[in-house]
Amino acid sequence: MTDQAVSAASDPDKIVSEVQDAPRQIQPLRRLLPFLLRYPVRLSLTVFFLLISATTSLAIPALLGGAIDEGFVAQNIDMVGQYGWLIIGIAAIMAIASGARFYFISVIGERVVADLRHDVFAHLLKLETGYFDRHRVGELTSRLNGDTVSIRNAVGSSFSLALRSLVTIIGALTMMILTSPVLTLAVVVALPAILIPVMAYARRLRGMSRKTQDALADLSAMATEMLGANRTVKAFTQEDVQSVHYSQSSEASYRAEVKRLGARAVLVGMVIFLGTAALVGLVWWGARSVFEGTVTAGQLAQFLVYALMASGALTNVSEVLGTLQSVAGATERLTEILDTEPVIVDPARPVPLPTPALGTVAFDRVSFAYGGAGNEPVLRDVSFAVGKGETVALVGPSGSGKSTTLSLLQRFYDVTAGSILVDGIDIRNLALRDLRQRFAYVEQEPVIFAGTIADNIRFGKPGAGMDEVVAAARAALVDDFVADMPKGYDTMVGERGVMLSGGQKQRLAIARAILKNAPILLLDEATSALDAQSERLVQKALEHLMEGRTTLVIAHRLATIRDANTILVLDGGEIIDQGTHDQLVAKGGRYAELAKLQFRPDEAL
Ligand SMILES: Nc1ncnc2c1ncn2[C@@H]1O[C@H](COP(=O)(O)OP(=O)(O)OP(=O)(O)O)[C@@H](O)[C@H]1O
Repeated sequence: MTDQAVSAASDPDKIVSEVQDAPRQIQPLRRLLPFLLRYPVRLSLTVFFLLISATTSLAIPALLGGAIDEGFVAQNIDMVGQYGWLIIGIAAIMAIASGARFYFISVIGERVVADLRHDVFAHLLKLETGYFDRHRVGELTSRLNGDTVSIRNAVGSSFSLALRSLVTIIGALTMMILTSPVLTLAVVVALPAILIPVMAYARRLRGMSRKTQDALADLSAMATEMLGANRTVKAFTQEDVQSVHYSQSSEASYRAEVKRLGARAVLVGMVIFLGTAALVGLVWWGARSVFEGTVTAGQLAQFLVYALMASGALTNVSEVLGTLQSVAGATERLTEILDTEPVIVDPARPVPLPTPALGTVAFDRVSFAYGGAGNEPVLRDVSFAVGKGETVALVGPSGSGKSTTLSLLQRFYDVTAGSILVDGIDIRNLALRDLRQRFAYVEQEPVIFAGTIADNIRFGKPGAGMDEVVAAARAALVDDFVADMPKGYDTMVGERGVMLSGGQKQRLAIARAILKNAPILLLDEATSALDAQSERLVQKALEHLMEGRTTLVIAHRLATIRDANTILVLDGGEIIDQGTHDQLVAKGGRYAELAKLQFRPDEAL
C-alpha cells in the first residue's frame, strides 16, 4: 500500500480536516517564489524525485492486480513470486525517491526560512526610528520567529504534500478509469453524499477553532506581560490576583477547546461511518461486477487501492489548502515589512565629512513635529552652534524637547523645517553611517546586551582587540568591578544587564563610548540618583570621555552645568535663554528657578 493510502486509512483524525473552506487569499504565497527560485538545482531535483515516487507508487497496485489475477486466481505460484520480486524492486525505487524528495524539499524549506529571516531582520534594522514608534517590538519579533517557522513548515511539508497529492489524484483517477470506468462512475456519483454533510459540519468547526486560537493568544500575551514585569508584580504584591486572572483565562481557553473537541469527535465519527459505509457499498458493487464477469478479482483489488489512494490524497490536499491559507497570512505579514521603504536613507551622492573631524554642530532654525508637519511641533525655530571641543548643556523641564534634539542630530528623525550641520555640512547630505560614526552616544538608561562585559564594550568598535577593550574599561573605571567578577571580562551580564548595578551599567556604557572614540559626544545624564561613591566614579569616567571632545549634554548635574561653555534653556520646544551658569543665575528668571528644582548638587559642590 502507498503512504497516502495508509495515512488515509489509519488516521481518521486527518480526514476531519479534509473539508476546509477553499482558501480565499493564497496569492501572497507568490512572494515566496523568488526565494524558492534562488535554488533551481534543488528544486528540479525535488520535482524529479517527486515524479519518480508518485509514478512508482501508482505502479504497485497494478502489479498487485496482476499478481491476483495471474497468480492467485490462476493458482500459479511462480507468477506470484515474479510479481512479488517486481513489487519489491519498484518499492525500493519508490523508497529511495521518496527519501530523496523529502530531503531536498526540507532543505529548501530551511534555506528559504534562513534567507527570509535574514532579509527581514536586515530590513528592519534599516527602517527609521519612527517605524518602531508605530509598531510593537514584540509583534515584530513574533513575525520574525513564528511566521518564518510556519513558512518553513509549509515549504518543507505542505507544498510537497500538495504537489505529491495532486500528482497522485490525477494518476489514481486515471488508473481507476482505466481499470473500470463503471466503478469510477459509481464513486463519482456517491462522493457528494459523503462530502456535503461533512463539509457543512466542518465549516462550523472552523469558526470554533478560530475562537480557541484567540483565547490562546490572549493567554500567552498575559503570561509574557506578567512574567516580564515580575518585579513590579512582586512589589505590588499582585501574585495572587494575577494568577487568578491567568487561571480564569486559562479555564476559558480550556472550555473553548473542549467544546471544539466535542464537535470534532462528532465529525470524526461521521467521517468514519460514512467512509466505511461507502467502502462497503463499493465492495458490494465491485463484487457484483466480479460475479457478473465484467471485472476480474485482481482489477477490483487494484481499483480499491487506487480509490483509497485518491481519497487519501484528496484529504491531504484539502488539509494543505487550510494550512496554506494561514501561511499566506504569515507571508503577507513578512512581505509587508520587506515592502516598507525606509524613509531616512543615504542621499544619492553623499558628501564626505572632512578628516580630521572639526567636531562642530549647528542647528539652523530647526522645527520638528513627531509624525510629520501637520502635528504639534515639539521643537520650534531652534538655532545654536557648538564649536570644536566645547561643551553645550541642554536644560529644561520634562517634555521641553531635549532628547528630541539629540535624536534629530543623529538623524533618527528628519527635521520638519530648518537644517542641522555637522562639520559645516547639512546632515541630509551625508551618508548615515559617516554621520553616526562621528557621535558617541551615552543614553540615560544605557542598553546592556545579553553577553559578556567585553562584548558589551566592543559594541562601540566591533573587532577591537582585547587590549583596546581593557584600555577603554580602565578609563571608564569598569576595570575596578570587573576585577572582582569570577570570569573577568568574559562574565555574562544577563539580559538588560540585570546582574549590574545602575552605576556599573553607566560606566560600561561610557567605556563603550570611549572605545568608539568619536569626535562628538552626546550625553543624556541619568536623572536617577546614584550613591555618592558611585556618582563620583561615573563623574570621573565621564571626565575621561569628554576630554578633547565636543559635547552636547542633557544635564541634570550641577557639576556638568558649571563646566559647560554654554547652557541652552529649552521650554516648550523653544530656546528661551542661553549663557553660562553664572550669567544665567545672575539674570534670575526661569533658569534660576529650574536650577533650584532640577539639578542634583554633586557632593563636591
Ligand atoms: N517617539 C515620540 N513620538 C511622539 N511624541 C514624542 C516621542 N518622543 C517624545 N515625544 C514628545 O515630544 C515632546 C518632547 O519630548 P523629549 O523627550 O524631547 O523631551 P525631554 O525634554 O527630553 O523630556 P525628559 O526630560 O522628560 O526626557 C514631549 O511632549 C513628548 O511627549
